Amino acid sequence: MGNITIKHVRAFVLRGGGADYHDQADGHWIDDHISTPMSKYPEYRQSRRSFGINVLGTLVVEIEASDGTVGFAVTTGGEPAAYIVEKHLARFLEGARVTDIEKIWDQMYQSTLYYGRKGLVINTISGVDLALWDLLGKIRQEPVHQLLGGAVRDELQFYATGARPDLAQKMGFIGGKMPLHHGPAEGEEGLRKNLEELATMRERVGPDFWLMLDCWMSLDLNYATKLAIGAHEYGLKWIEEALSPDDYWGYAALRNNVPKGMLVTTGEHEATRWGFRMLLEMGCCDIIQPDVGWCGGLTELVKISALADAHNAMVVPHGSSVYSYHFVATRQNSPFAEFLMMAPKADEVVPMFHPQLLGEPVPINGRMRLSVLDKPGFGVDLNPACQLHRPYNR
Ligand SMILES: C[C@H](O)[C@H](O)[C@@H](O)[C@@H](O)C(=O)O
Ligand SMILES: [Mg+2]
Repeated sequence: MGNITIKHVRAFVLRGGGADYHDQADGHWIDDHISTPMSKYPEYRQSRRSFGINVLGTLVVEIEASDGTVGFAVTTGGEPAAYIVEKHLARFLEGARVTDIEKIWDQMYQSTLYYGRKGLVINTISGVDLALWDLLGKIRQEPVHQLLGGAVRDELQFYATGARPDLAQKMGFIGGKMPLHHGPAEGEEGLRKNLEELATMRERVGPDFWLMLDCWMSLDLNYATKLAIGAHEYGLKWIEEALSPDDYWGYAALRNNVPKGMLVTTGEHEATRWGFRMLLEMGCCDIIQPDVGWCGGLTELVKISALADAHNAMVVPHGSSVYSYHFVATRQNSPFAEFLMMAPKADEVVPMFHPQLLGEPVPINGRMRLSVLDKPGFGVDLNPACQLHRPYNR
């Protein structure tokens, strides 16, 4: 085991959903007049694809070991991420031992510090890191949750993100998170529409089902405060990612402004232990939501989670398919997980990274037995029907 080394690293790109799950066709709920920081420009208000939310595509990282085992992972990153893997990061992997995960992470992070730290570069490092964990699990014939120290629960429970929390309730999910459709540029009328949508959904689901609003970085502090106060009568459980990821000060103020009992959450566009330290030490949120494919990978998420635990904060990773399921299963401060409803009308459960991962598990009745994850690595294979393209073949 100790002398198995990494022989090849390959970076491919894919289009059409999958890890870049915002890359969907017209008519999908996930691209239907959702409030974003670009909504102030009317020409970019209807569709997030219009301003480029799907411009990157999926990065597929494949790592082949000296014993022939291949590990892989997918994340958001596409061609620029493939360039970084092949032209920069591969040198720290090829020839290293498959167990050198911590050292490789540090070399990838430190060597890209002059142009990385957050965003695409950390997405790329995350993809490489997840592929390393998949490879190690496949060599050791162990699921990643066992490599992490083992599960603390026999079953995962999920809330659903999508346009139809009423249908999610019927499917057995523990809650429903809706996208916010109107931002500050649409004024008081837009705020009223947001609250009417919430009121309608509360009417449909009854008083106890969790309802949350995802604001995707699109609000200002005053609007977010008014929305939270207005939403309180409809039992909003949390207001998510209301402000820019860089506005730590705004989040700290929002957390003081929201009605008692309402949670403030954020973090899916934050990166590394240092970014989450800012969120935690400045008292920005009650729940952090790192995306394991964007925050630095599993090696970094373990560090972030320990920091959050010391702050009594929950860690509910942003929906990232099997990559977050194996993690959530092993953490006491991750009591539930997110499932993104990727069916265009949010009316049925389909694999989150469809069509890229063969064997990708989905919640059944809003839950997932741990046994479903008891396969080596992350327990999925790349769909051979997906047309891989390797733009920077070496
Ligand atoms: C539903 C939201 O607008 C995003 O599309 C979603 O990806 C993310 O914010 C989430 O929390 O799932
Ligand atoms: Mg979100």
